[in-house]
Amino acid sequence: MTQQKQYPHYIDLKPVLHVEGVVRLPGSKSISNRTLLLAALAEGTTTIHDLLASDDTQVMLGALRALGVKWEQVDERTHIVHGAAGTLPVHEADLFMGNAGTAIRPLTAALAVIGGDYTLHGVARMHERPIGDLVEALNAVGTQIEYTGVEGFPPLRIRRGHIHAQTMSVRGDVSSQFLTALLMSAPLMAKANPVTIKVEGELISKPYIEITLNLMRRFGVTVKQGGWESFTVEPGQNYVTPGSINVEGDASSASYFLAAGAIGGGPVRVEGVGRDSIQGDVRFADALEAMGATITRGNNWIEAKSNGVLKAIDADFNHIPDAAMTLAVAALYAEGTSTLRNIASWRVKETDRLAAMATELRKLGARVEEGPDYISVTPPAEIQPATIDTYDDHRMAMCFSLASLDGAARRGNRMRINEPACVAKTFPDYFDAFASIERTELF
Ligand SMILES: O=C(O)C1=C[C@@H](OP(=O)(O)O)[C@@H](O)[C@H](O)C1
Ligand SMILES: C=C(OP(=O)(O)O)C(=O)O
Repeated sequence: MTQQKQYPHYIDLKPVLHVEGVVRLPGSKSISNRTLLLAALAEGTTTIHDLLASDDTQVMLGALRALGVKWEQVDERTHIVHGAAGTLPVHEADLFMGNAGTAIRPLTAALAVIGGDYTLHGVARMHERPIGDLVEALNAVGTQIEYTGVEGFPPLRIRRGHIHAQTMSVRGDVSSQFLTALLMSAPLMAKANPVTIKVEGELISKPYIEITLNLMRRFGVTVKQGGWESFTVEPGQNYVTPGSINVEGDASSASYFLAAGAIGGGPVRVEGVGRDSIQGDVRFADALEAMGATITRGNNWIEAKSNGVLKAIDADFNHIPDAAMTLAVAALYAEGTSTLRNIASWRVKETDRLAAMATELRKLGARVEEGPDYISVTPPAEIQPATIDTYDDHRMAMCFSLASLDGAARRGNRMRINEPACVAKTFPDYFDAFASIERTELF
């Protein structure tokens, strides 16, 4: 897409004897795309510092431009968005959403509520990622969203509806992004009456809802929460710019470097997220700690260091589905069988991540059991040389780079990663950042 970085069709990672260093993280994808949309819907001008520059944010920025929202990049770290105060100036547009869940889901809700004539489509995989629960919840209160391909999936055609939202209901057990989308659009619907959104089924990925509520608050809208089952927005609340917003570093991106430190010696420090983060994925560091690594936390940094061989882990990772992928590869370096539970959502993300992870871990010699919503990984005595396929999934490319780390389990084997360019979804410079902590000689 629009990223400058060029990658070959594969990269060979040299065996890494030791890792050490400091990595400044790119901005959080989840915070960047929410902030962009809220800034566009707000009254006033928002200065955004440290926005993520990647395919997913490019998709949101491109859509906002096509919708007539004015924004400019003033320097490498600063964007300015001129809010359109609850409207969108262009009423007809064809919008390419790539494979960005954080763009298509919230934009579908906002466009359907504001009304116009819009089409939303993406890459082939986007057309296999579910959106039916969100569309049903919206159409039940008067929006006009149609499927132009397969029912329940993008592409979508949105027309102007007649909204009569008071109580809405949405499933929470497929993707939390459906609830996020409704929450962000709720103030646009709560004109005269409160709008209550009820969640059907057990809500997954809860910390992402906390990010949504936190950012809505910063833009002046509070949500009354009845546990994780009910969310109410009182009428008369409009988004107002907070003036400026700093985007935290991406906590999911942090997971690769922290795991590297825990496996390959360290210390490795990530800067941009820390104790004060609003991202649930900082809790990845707790899992590494449970596996025996030494973790140190500051307000805006986290550091990981090895403490000898890691211990296996068996836990529920529903709260950190993205960072949990990193643990599945870290499990190759742990003693015993690790089991990651309650991660069924892996099946409907950039690829079927449960199947992809099982296939690629087996290539390295691991014994893997793949269940409907869990994966168990038993490391091999020695990690085998392998060519890893990445399934156009940035996280497959990033987490399997860890298999180049040496240790008792691995002695100087080649590790090839196919189609590494997929990292552009959230972290275009990932392999440079990874190379910056590699030490190929002991000293
Ligand atoms: O709202 C968000 O920013 C996200 C929510 C999560 O998705 P699910 O709610 O579908 O698990 C996560 O996997 C995704 O990368 C980002
Ligand atoms: C699931 C992911 O992305 P999306 O925001 O497209 O859902 C991810 O980044 O791991």
